[in-house]
Amino acid sequence: VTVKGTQADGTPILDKVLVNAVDGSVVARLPTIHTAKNRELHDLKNKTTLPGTTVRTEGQAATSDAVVNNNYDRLGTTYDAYKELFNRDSLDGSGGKLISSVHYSTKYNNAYWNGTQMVYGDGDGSTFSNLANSLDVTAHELTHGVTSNTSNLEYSGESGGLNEAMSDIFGNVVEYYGAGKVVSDNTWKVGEDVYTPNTAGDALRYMNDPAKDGDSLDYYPDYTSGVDVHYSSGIANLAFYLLSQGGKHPRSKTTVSVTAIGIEKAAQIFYRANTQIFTASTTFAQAKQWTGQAAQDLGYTQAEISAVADAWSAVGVT
Ligand SMILES: Cc1cc(C(=O)NCC(F)(F)F)no1
Ligand SMILES: [Zn+2]
Repeated sequence: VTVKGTQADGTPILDKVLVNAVDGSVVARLPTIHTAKNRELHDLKNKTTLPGTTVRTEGQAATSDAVVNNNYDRLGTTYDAYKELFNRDSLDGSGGKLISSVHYSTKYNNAYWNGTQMVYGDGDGSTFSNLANSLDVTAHELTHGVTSNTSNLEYSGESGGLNEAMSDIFGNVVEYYGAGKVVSDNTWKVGEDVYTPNTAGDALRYMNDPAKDGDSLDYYPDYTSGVDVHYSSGIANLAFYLLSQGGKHPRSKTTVSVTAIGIEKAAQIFYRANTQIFTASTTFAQAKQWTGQAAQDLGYTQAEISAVADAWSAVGVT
């Protein structure tokens, strides 16, 4: 393997050739194994017709737009986290393109996955600053792409709540990875770096205390089919938090005490469940069963497998 040069963004360009040891002649050029991040960024210039103007593709130099450059970097960190933690090569496991459109509409306070690509609003500067700058928001949206390529959790009902929870969970697992694999209060806040720029310490959602946002659920018996998927996600978000960090329900909805197994083991369990066991119609009860199955498949101890069941019991999934 020889370094043929470096890409505009500094990553090395590797030449993989088979060389005749006697005369140094090139016998064969090895196929490029997908290690590129395959990023493709578009600028919507505050319009809404996707994907917009292509402004930066993989390996191209930074542009004059900091939002484009930041989102390019967040996508890179998200790609790296999925590769290093789960050995996943992009959305589809085969180096699929990471398509992102920024500056969507005007003062748009949201970001979304449209089934094919990510789309980011600039925010109105009060409820949100530019969402494309956020690592956990970017990883939240990219994870919708991972989910659609794997379990394909239906985006309604209980499976919809689980779909949203996968995005909040891996959004923050990527944030933890990007922070140098360090857990902090921010690891359990969703969108804290772009939510209400004039208010410190708050967040769009709170995985460790979902009801703190005033809408999200933290207890399965409170679930009804009319609850927005962004709020029923709180049930699984809190289960993931308790499995990672241990403890009891923050509002005493149950008295179950969960033993911590750490964020990385919890992430491995939820990743395997979402990518290898969950179906499109998975319910919260099946999520409890199948995350337990994932822990067993991963060869974790009986105590760790029991902690998975306890985490779901703690949020009322019996
Ligand atoms: C209510 C509600 C919540 C969301 C949401 O989660 N958006 C994705 C994020 F990345 F911007 F957070 N949208 O409507
Ligand atoms: Zn989402």
